[in-house]
This record gives sequence, C-alpha cells and structure tokens, in this order.
Amino acid sequence: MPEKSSGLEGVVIGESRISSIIGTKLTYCGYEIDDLAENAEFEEVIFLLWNDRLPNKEELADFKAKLFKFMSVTTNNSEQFKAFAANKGRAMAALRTSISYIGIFDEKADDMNEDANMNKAIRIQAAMPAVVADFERLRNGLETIKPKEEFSFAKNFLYMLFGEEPTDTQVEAMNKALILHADHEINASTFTARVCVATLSDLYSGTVAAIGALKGPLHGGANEQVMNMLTEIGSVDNVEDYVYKKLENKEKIMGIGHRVYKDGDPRAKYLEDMAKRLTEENGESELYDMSIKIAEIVEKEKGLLPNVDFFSASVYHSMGIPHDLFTPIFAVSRTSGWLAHMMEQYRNNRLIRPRAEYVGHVGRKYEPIEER
Ligand SMILES: CC(=O)SCCNC(=O)CCNC(=O)[C@H](O)C(C)(C)COP(=O)(O)OP(=O)(O)OC[C@H]1O[C@@H](n2cnc3c(N)ncnc32)[C@H](O)[C@@H]1OP(=O)(O)O
Ligand SMILES: O=C([O-])CC(=O)C(=O)O
Repeated sequence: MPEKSSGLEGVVIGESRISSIIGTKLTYCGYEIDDLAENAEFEEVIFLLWNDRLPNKEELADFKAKLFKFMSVTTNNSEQFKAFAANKGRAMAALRTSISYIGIFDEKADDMNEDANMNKAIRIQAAMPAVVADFERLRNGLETIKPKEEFSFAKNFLYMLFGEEPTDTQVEAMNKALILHADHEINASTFTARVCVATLSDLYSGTVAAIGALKGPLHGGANEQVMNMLTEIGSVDNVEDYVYKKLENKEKIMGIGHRVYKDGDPRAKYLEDMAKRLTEENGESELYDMSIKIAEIVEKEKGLLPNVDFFSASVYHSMGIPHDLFTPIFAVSRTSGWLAHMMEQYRNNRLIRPRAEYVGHVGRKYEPIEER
C-alpha cells in the first residue's frame, strides 16, 4: 500500500504549466502576480491562462468580443432562475445550478476536441458574471442589465450588478481582485475540477463540481465568513475578547492560515492596500482597523498570517457588494483557472483515482434482519 498523506498534503499530483507557487512567489505562466496585478486587464490574464501566452492587440480584441457575445446572450430569464432568485435562494447554490442549467442547452457540451472546449470555456467564463449579477437583480425585483461592448469584463460585471456605470476606482479594484483570484495551482476546487474531467466528463460538469468545492468556508467561502466575523465583532475594542475566546476554544479565525503559504500569501498585501483605501473612502476604516488587530493577535499567538480571503471581504463590502456574493465573485474569477486546468488535464489525461487505507470491520457475515 502506498504511503498515506492526510489531506494529500505535500503530494504532487502531476505536472502543470499554469501557475506556480515557490515560497511566497506566485506566478501565472511565468509572469509574477505583482506584474499582472499592476499592469494587466483580467481578459488578458484569462487568455494567458488558457493559451500559455499573452494575447496581441488583435487577439485580445477578438477574445473580448467573444466574451461579450456570450455575456449578453446568457439570459437568465428562465422561470427556474427567476424562481430561485425570487425565493432569495442562496447565491452559490444559484450559481452552481445556473452553470449546470446552461450546460443542458449546449449541444456541443460533450465534444472533446480542443476548439470545442475553448468555445465552451468562453461561454462558461462569460456566463459567470451575468449569472451573479442577474441573480442579485432578480432577487431584488429589478430588471436584468445587458453588458456594453465597450466595457471591460470588470466594468461590465459591476455595471450588470448595480445598473449604473461604476467609478474608475471600483473598476480598478474589481479588475485587480479578479486577477489576484484567477488561479492558484492545485487548490481544492481546481483539484475537484481536474478529478471530474479526468473521467472525460465535460467542462460544465467540472465547473459545477469546482463551484461546489469553492463554496466551503475552509476555501473560497471564507471571505463571506470574514465579513460575518467583522460584523459580529463590531468595533476595535471587541477584537481582543473575540479572538482570544476563539483561539481558546480551538476555533478557526476565518481568512487566516494557508495549506501552502506558511510565510504569508503574496496576494493579501494588494487586498490589504485596497481595503485600507476603500474603507477610508467609505468612512468605514474601523473595518480595516479591526482586521489589522485580528491579524496581529493571530500572528502573535499562532504564527499564522492572512490569506487572500481576509481583506477581500472589506474590499467587496466597501464596493457595496452584498456579502453573500463575495464567494460567487471569487468563482467568477477562479473559473478562468478551473477552465485552464481542465483543458490542461484533457491534453495529458490520466484518470485520478487514489487509494485509501481500510480501517473498518473485517470478516462480517450478513445477518437476517430479524436477528439484528
Ligand atoms: C482561497 C482559500 O482557500 S485560502 C483559505 C481560506 N480558508 C480560511 O481562511 C479558513 C481558515 N483557515 C483554515 O481553516 C486553515 O488555515 C486552512 C484550511 C486554510 C489550512 O489548513 P491546514 O493546512 O490544514 O492547516 P492546519 O489545520 O493543519 O493548521 C495548523 C495549525 O494551525 C491552526 N490554524 C490554522 N488555521 C487557523 C485559523 N484560521 N485560526 C486559528 N487556528 C488556525 C490549526 O488549528 C492547527 O493548530 P494546532 O497545530 O494547534 O492543531
Ligand atoms: O491554494 C489554496 O489551497 C487555496 C487558495 O489560496 C486559493 O485557492 O486561492
């Protein structure tokens, strides 16, 4: 029997050209995350992850046009969608179900060639922001908003969500957040997507499986939990009591710690900067001050540092985004990484099927029901 690794910690599951984590350095296809966060548009990063190179001007224009086309044809006006939005259905569940639902109507869903998969990838990526925005509007009894061709992905996402043109600061913050969350090696949701398509299942199925994995509070779901925690704490004066009590009870502080980064998450500093700026502009800098105090105590007591989810909560809150849409926004971004990984998996596929050490009963015999 091969060696056991709980949580597959430290296990290398194969090769990838997509993102690399070395110490606290994160790169996408060889480009440092800092370089991309400072200079790129999210659409360029999606293209990069899917093609292993940045697009030229014409390729980017063509790619944006395709994304736009599918963002605008994704009408979430089906009766089912309206019903779960009107019932104030849960946002991640709505997203998961919507992607599955859209997949039903793609006649080429099971075509496995590279071109067909690239087309499906564009459809899925483009559908994500539209589904999140439409869900938010429909549950509030509002009309859905069509994207505009001249707007970027980040700008359209905010525009479809709020129904008015976002400010440059908001667009810049959303663009950066989308880039910073786009890919992260073999995290739990990406691994889930790869396991799913390694059976030669389709990209819709892999995306739906990945959304389910991202939803959990130990992964992408942590950003909403961070906001719940900040709301519950309420003021800087209450931080110490709250954090020490949690630690004494061996409870987790959300948004802190990481399976791979033990010396800090390189994405957190960007979100921290944005959180500082945006909370100040919003007159809610206490949210930032509380976050800093929480992080200081947990670092002092446990040696653990904030991950990408910690400051993204105050960033999204400052932008006026409802708290249950924080994790769906993570999904809008991470879909780019999931799709890149699934297409990479197809190119060099092998069924993913590990083993388990059996620790259950042995040698039992079937007992007739009357004798149990
Ligand atoms: C995008 C993302 O997915 S980033 C991660 C988002 N998730 C969170 O923010 C949830 C909070 N954090 C956690 O639960 C964890 O740090 C994880 C799941 C992210 C990583 O967990 P693991 O690699 O399994 O670390 P592990 O659970 O072994 O932790 C090691 C020790 O640190 C403690 N610890 C880890 N994270 C935290 C935390 N957030 N708060 C308090 N203690 C923590 C553990 O209890 C454990 O303590 P012990 O040695 O006294 O038992
Ligand atoms: O890599 C991980 O385990 C979690 C994470 O930070 C991410 O998915 O962005």
